[in-house]
Formats: sequence, structure tokens, C-alpha cells
Amino acid sequence: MQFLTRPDAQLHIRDEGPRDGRVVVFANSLGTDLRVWDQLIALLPKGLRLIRFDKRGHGLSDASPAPYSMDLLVEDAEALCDHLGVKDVTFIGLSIGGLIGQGLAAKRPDLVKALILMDTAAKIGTAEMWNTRIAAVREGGLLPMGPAIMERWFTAPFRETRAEFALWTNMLTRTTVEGYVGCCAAIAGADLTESTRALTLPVEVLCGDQDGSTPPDLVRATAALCNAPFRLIPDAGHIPCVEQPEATAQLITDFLERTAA
Ligand SMILES: O=C(O)CC1=CCC(=O)O1
Repeated sequence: MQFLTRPDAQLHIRDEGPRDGRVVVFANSLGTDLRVWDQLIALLPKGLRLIRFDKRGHGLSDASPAPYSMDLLVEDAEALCDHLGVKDVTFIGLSIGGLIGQGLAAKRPDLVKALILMDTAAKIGTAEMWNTRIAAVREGGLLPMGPAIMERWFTAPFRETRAEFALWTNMLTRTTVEGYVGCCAAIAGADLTESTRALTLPVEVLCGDQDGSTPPDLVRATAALCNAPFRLIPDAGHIPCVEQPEATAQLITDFLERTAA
């Protein structure tokens, strides 16, 4: 078991692949843990060093008391890279993980040499929307809102035909309330428009064509903000790495080839 000790929490991490391989760091979405990358990672080229982590209150990581700030979540990712002694990483962030990636690339250009933003934006939703969700989760937990969230995460064919769908629902609804609302608060307070506009590293932006959480037009606008190519992934909702791992892995592989040292 690998972990990172932060002042107020132990974070579960996974660091796999050759030590001298190109480093790729993954950051998961709200309500998912590092297993969200399992199928995708199996399809990536061999020889990469693949680093993943569970955000606070997600997966096996400790849930420090909410609320969290985006600065804190970016510091967690920064501490992870510093702890493992990696620089020049390619950072792949899904949804809130993409916000973390944008924040880290702006704060520590020495750490991040290339960025893939998946189903994310420089600003996601409004503070009012997130505060409503925080209140609902504090009141009733995650179980009641599971079905509505799943409709945004996955397309109807995936929800209706794939036996594994129930397990992804479990992943969401078993997320700790503290970790979930803590991350909602971080999203509510994050507007990275200006710092993302100023990014100069290679960026590519991907989005499921049926993403109901960060719809394609929102994600496309963030790609335009940082002059990055935007690619739609067909037949996918908010979590293309689960729903379309082959297509997503191909796009990532192409990006890695284009940005090889
Ligand atoms: O819960 C959702 O609707 C999806 C989501 C928004 C931000 C994130 O990380 O996931």
C-alpha cells in the first residue's frame, strides 16, 4: 500500500511502471477514486510511469473536514509530485481532476510539461448550484442523488446494458460525505479562467459527446481559452475513460507521441 502523508490527511496513491519511464499523473473526478483509470491504463503504451491518487475523502484517502479549497487540492497534487521526486509530468485530469491539473500547471510549470483535460472546464457550474448540492448531500447523503448523477456520467445504453454499471454507482454512493461536499466546495470557489488563459504548455481537451455534467460546449470553450485542440469522444458521457476506454486511450496515446521529448 502506497500513501502520501499530508499535514491533515493520509492520501492513498499508486505509483506503477518503470522509474525511468515518462511520468503520467492522473486526477479523478468528483465521486470516483483511482480505479476509474484501470481500464484505460491497461490500454496505454508500455514503459510509462503511471501515478494515481485518491482525493481527500475519496477511495482509501482520509476525509479531512470540509470545506476544501482548490488551492488545497492543487497542493495535494503538488506534494504528490514532490514526494515522488517527479518533474515534467504529463497530467491527465478528469472533471475536478482537470481543475486540479489547470491549477498545478499554472502554479508549478516546472512540474507539468503537458496537460490533458477531460470533461472539465476552467469554471464548472455556479456557486449556487454547488451550494444546493452540498446542502442536499449533508441532509440526505449521496444515495438519493445517485441516479441523477449517473445519468450525467454514463449514456443510456451503458446504464441499461452493462452489468458493471451498479459497481460505478457503488463507487459514487460510498464516497464519504465529508470528502464529497469538501470537493464540491472547492469546485464552487474555483474560477481558473485567467490562469488557464495564460497557460503556454501543450494542452489537449477531450469530452464525451453526451457529457451531462460538463457539456461539450462548456469544455470546448475551455479548449479555446488555452488554444488547445478539442476532441469529442463518441458514445460517452462524463467518464469516457470507463465508457470508451479504447477511444480515450488512443487519443491519449496520440497526444503522448506528439509531445514526446
Ligand atoms: O457530479 C457531477 O455532476 C460530475 C462532476 C462535476 C465535477 C466533477 O468532478 O464531477
